[in-house]
This record gives sequence, C-alpha cells and structure tokens, in this order.
Amino acid sequence: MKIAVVGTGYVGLVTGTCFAETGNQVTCVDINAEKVQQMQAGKIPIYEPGLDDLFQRNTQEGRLHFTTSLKEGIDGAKVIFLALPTPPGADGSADLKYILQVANDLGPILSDYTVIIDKSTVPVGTSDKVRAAIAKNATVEFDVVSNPEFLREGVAVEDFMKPDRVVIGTQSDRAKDLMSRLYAPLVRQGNPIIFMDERSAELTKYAANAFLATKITFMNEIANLCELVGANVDEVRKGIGTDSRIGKRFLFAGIGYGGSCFPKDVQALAKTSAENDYEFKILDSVMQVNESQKTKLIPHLAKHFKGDLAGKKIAMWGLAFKPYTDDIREAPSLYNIDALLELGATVSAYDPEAMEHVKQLMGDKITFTKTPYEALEGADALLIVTEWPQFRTPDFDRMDSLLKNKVIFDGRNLYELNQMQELGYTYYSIGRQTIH
Ligand SMILES: NC(=O)c1ccc[n+]([C@@H]2O[C@H](COP(=O)([O-])OP(=O)(O)OC[C@H]3O[C@@H](n4cnc5c(N)ncnc54)[C@H](O)[C@@H]3O)[C@@H](O)[C@H]2O)c1
Ligand SMILES: O=c1ccn([C@@H]2O[C@H](COP(=O)(O)OP(=O)(O)O[C@H]3O[C@H](CO)[C@@H](O)[C@H](O)[C@H]3O)[C@@H](O)[C@H]2O)c(=O)[nH]1
Repeated sequence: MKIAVVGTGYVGLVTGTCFAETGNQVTCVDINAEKVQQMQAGKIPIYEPGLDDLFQRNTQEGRLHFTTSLKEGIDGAKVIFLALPTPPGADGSADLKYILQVANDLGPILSDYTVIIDKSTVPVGTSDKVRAAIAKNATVEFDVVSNPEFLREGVAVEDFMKPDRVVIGTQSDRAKDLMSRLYAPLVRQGNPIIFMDERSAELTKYAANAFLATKITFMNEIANLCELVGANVDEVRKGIGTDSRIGKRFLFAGIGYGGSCFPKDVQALAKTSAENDYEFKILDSVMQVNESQKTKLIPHLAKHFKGDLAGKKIAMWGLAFKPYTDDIREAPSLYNIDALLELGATVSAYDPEAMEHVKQLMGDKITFTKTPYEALEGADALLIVTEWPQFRTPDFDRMDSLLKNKVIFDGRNLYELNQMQELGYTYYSIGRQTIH
C-alpha cells in the first residue's frame, strides 16, 4: 500500500519506518528542510534503539522516502498519517494549529478517496475539526480516522511492531477495511485491533496516559509515606504488584514522571474536563504531586550540607527523562539543575545520550563529562536522576577515590540498602530509609 506520513518526529519516523518494514511504500513529509535533507542522506535524526537498522534497510531497498512537499508526499497515497506536534497551548489545552494547518492544506490536493489518520494525541472532537477543515476544499471522498499511538520512547520499535492493541476510531466500513489490511502484519500475535467511534478512540489515548501517570504518582505518594513510617517502597511494590489486578509494571517510585507525553497529556485531559464543566480532581492532584516529586531530593541535599550548597559541586548521573532515549523534554534533571544552581551549587553531569540537547539548552551553566566517573572528580555528592543500566553496577572503589564525600542521592533506587551500608555510604533514596 502507498502511505504518506506527515511529521517525522518520534511517532512519524517510527510509523513510517515500521510500515515500510511491513512492505508498504512510505513517503514521510516534514517542513523541517534540514531534517529532510539529513534523512535523504541516510541519517536518522533521533536516537531510538533498533530504529536505525530498519531505517537503513528500508531506505536502501527503496520503500522509505522523504520530502518537504506535502503534495509530492501524498501523491498516490491511500492513507495519510498525521504525526504532528500537539504541544500545550498557553492555557494547557493541546494546540491543534499544526494539525489543522495540514488538514486545510490537504483539502484541495486530495485526488482520490483517501483515509486521513490522526496519529497524534489529540483532544476529543479533533477528528470532526480535521474532517471539516479538509471538507472545505476537497473534491473527492475521504474518511478521517483516529488511531492513537501508544509507543514508548526507548522501546518504540518493539511497541510499534508488536502492539498490545491497536485502537482505531472510525465508523466507516471502507476505512475499517483499509486499516485492517494495513495493521494485519502487526497484530499476528493475536493482539486485537479494537474498533470504536472517533471520540472514544481520542479519549482512550488520554485515559491510558493519565491512568499510568496516576499509577506512578500513587506509588510516589506511597514512597513519601514509607519514608515517614519506616517502610520500604520496593517491598510494598513487590507486595502489591504480584496481585494480577494491580500488575507489576509502572509501579516504580522515583523523582517524578517526565517526557513529552505524560505531563502535557495529563494537563490537556484536565483542560478538556474543565471545558466540559467537570472537575477531574485526581488529575489536579497528580500534577501537583509530580511537580514537587521532581525536586524531592533537593531539600535532603540542602539539609545534608547544613543549608549551604553554595560552592558545592554536585555530580549528576543521567539527564534524559528516562533511559534509552536522548529526549530531555520535561526531564526531572532540568528541574534539579535549576534548583541546584539557584542554591549556588555547581553541576557536572554525564548522560550517555542526552548531553548534547542539555548543552544546547543550558550552554556552559553546567559542565559535561565524557564518562560517569569524570563527573565525580572532586564532587561533594552524587545525584542520580536517570536509571541508565551502566549506573546500576558501578565500580564503587573507583567512585570512592573520586568523590570528596561518600554521599549519594538516588532518585531511581538503583542500589540495595544493605549494600550501601556495607560500603559505608550516606545514601538517600526514594521511599526507603536513609543510610548514614
Ligand atoms: N513522542 C512519543 O513518544 C509519542 C508517543 C505517542 C504519541 N505521541 C504524540 O504524537 C504526536 C507527535 O509527537 P512527536 O514526539 O513525534 O513530535 P515531534 O515534535 O518530535 O515531531 C513533530 C514533527 O512534525 C514536524 N512538523 C511540524 N509542522 C509540520 C507540517 N506542517 N508539515 C510537516 N511536518 C511538520 C516537525 O518539524 C517535527 O519534525 C504528538 O501529538 C504526541 O503527543 C508522541
Ligand atoms: O514505574 C515507572 C514507570 C515510568 N516512570 C516515569 O514515567 C515517565 C514516562 O515513562 P514511559 O511511559 O516509559 O515513557 P514515554 O515514552 O513517555 O511513554 C508514555 O507516553 C507515550 C506518549 O503518549 C505513550 O505512547 C506511552 O504509551 C506512554 O508509556 C518517565 O519519566 C519515567 O521515568 C516512573 O517514574 N515509574
């Protein structure tokens, strides 16, 4: 099938590449000329494990193409995916300007029946707006389908190629048939395609993200309580996660959720609720708790250094909002850096993938090192923000020789308490007792 994908961020690039891998002819369209040139030259603009191999194979075998021209990109396409940004507007609602602009542009250039698919995360009612924008100038029949994307950064290829489910919102049999054929190779494991109406599909995406953000936030609050009552959140997690009604995943307490999706989607769902005169109280709490959770370790740091962080050098391990990505959107690291600099500390940071992005954002406000150990040289303490696997089993002897003080503030609970006790560290973590 001939497919167009408009927007080549995480979602667009993964969608385009994976559908090329399943044998389709895909053209990706982006207004960013530099990015398109880079992709035409065989360079992938994002770090995503496993994607580069697929990208290279499919470009070299002639199934994956790139252009800045919408008209050229959609030529002959039976389906057009819109994988465009929906950033928060000034009032917290999702800004639809990118989607509606492309919908307006599509109307006059559609030349045959086409299915236009909202792959972006969009508020309830967007498919109607997209339909109306296209219909203003369209001369052919078309359908607009809501097909939200559930991939996680870092495991995006696996999530896309073997989805738990595919949600498709449409009431058109013609569109259903095309979508079923397109997704057939990806749902062979027996995972379902779930058809529903457009509005339910749009809301399903927000409900999934808000539920997961709530699950994490609930555990963060349990962790905060654990610290006060002398319990251990990791034990509590195992204790409840083994109940299949609760499930083991997304129960890890830490220094808050970040990324390009949870923060903006929880906010947008709260906004949708408010616009419909419904006060979604849980969401307000989730946002509030997450806000303070992100810098939860800073007061411990300040207290440890007797209220005076001025001139203290803090080593930071991890900048990306989570491992296996270079994405720093809404990353807790950024909030911690701001808080530390505000208190007069200096920061030397290491991250295997995300340093370049933080450098672009912060310039020389902090220093970046080539290895995690270099960041520790002469540091007064280590703050762990992202759980990259290489931080899990470090060379503690080497760390001892580099750190000025044996103090670790661990926002991701990487180490066992008894291990830290034996090694003689002062060790602060999340939802567990502090080791002195
Ligand atoms: N990042 C994720 O993990 C993820 C997962 C599921 C859903 N989503 C949702 O998918 C959507 C896209 O997210 P993303 O992270 O891929 O976005 P992104 O910001 O990384 O990329 C968007 C791309 O669209 C391009 N673009 C903007 N206007 C354009 C236009 N008029 N024509 C062509 N291209 C244009 C930009 O240049 C950019 O390359 C959002 O709604 C997001 O909430 C994201
Ligand atoms: O037990 C957990 C699990 C995650 N997180 C944090 O939650 C955030 C989000 O993590 P994750 O969901 O793995 O990453 P994303 O790539 O942002 O993926 C989410 O957002 C995407 C965009 O909407 C959706 O497609 C995915 O299904 C949804 O998981 C990160 O800051 C994690 O550190 C925790 O603190 N504890």
